[in-house]
Amino acid sequence: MTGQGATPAAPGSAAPAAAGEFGRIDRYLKPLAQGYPGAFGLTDDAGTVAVPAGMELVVTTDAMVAGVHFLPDDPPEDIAAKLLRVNLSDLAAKGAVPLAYSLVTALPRDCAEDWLARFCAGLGGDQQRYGIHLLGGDSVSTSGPVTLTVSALGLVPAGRMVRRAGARPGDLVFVTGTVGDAALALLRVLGREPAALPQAADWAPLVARLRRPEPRLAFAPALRDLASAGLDVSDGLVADLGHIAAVSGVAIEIRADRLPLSAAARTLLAAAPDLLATVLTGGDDYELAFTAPAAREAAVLAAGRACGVPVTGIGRVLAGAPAVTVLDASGAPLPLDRAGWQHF
Ligand SMILES: Nc1ncnc2c1ncn2[C@@H]1O[C@H](COP(=O)(O)OP(=O)(O)O)[C@@H](O)[C@H]1O
Ligand SMILES: Cc1ncc(C[n+]2csc(CCOP(=O)(O)OP(=O)(O)O)c2C)c(N)n1
Ligand SMILES: [Mg+2]
Ligand SMILES: [Mg+2]
Ligand SMILES: [Mg+2]
Repeated sequence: MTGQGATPAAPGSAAPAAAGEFGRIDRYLKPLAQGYPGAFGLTDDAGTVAVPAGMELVVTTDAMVAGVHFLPDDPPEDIAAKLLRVNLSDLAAKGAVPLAYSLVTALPRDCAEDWLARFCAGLGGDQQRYGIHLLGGDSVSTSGPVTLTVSALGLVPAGRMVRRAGARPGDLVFVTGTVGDAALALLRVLGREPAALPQAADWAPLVARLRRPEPRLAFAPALRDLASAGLDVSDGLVADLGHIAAVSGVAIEIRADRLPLSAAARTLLAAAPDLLATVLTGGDDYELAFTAPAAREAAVLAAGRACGVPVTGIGRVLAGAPAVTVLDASGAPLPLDRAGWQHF
């Protein structure tokens, strides 16, 4: 046991507080590993993952830090959902089927047990939703902000992971769902929305997209079959398409007037057109952006309809120095002062 001193009882909880680090692991984390044989009930130094013949493991890691990726007083269930979903989004973007995940929690020593209980309830809900299990991880204390890290594991047929490299001149550019919703919501939750916006604006669906993105796993098999390159949009549409352009060695051109926007986003943009830059570069979308040969355009759109994921053609791939150009409705390039989020 490494616990130091008594842990205060969780607010509103009749059960006695779980004692120390291992008490918390027993009560809150072990149930999340149940049903996955390679997790060994979180009783060992490591877990194992069986990889069927002909398949390959896809591994991705994303961390979230309080104050950087979420607000410290966001509901713990939502923080858990976003943590899992941003990782599942990377698996979807690579054409993978999710399997299991590992979790590192770095929590302040005075973190209330109720916070951990609610965080783990959030993980449990999404485990059921996406058919995944906790495989292992680590629990540490920190004198800094809450820091949460997930490594997600998924499977693809060997050699078939969708790469960022592979876009070719003549390909078309597509994006799933709608873009900009989360970035607009972030302005709202930070109190930075423009004064010009209608008082009655409906922020709820936008804030839901910020806190609980929907990983586009349903489209992953189609992406594997049809895309020449792909990724998920975390930093911002322009920045992330720039990653495809850079590693594929191509130029990308997209049309602002073709961007798929939600009804709520359309209303805000009608009142404050400058918000278009936020939509294009604000990030937190967790939609899939990808390229595919023009001859597959009909197949891409049909695949989207078949799996219930909206897909929109927004541009094309050209020969030229790696860059992303955004054209307005008249075909003129739109100046942007940044492409997307950067940590440093
Ligand atoms: N600290 C790190 N250690 C090892 N690899 C890293 C680290 N940070 C980023 N990477 C790698 O750099 C690349 C770009 O990362 P990132 O932009 O965060 O991808 P994503 O947006 O999908 O999370 C990825 O291949 C990622 O694995
Ligand atoms: C409180 C708060 N501030 C700012 C943001 C916006 N934001 C933070 S990190 C980020 C980019 C995505 O995070 P990152 O760690 O770069 O994920 P990755 O690209 O590795 O998937 C964005 C848009 C946010 N979501 N919450
Ligand atoms: Mg990352
Ligand atoms: Mg990604
Ligand atoms: Mg990033």
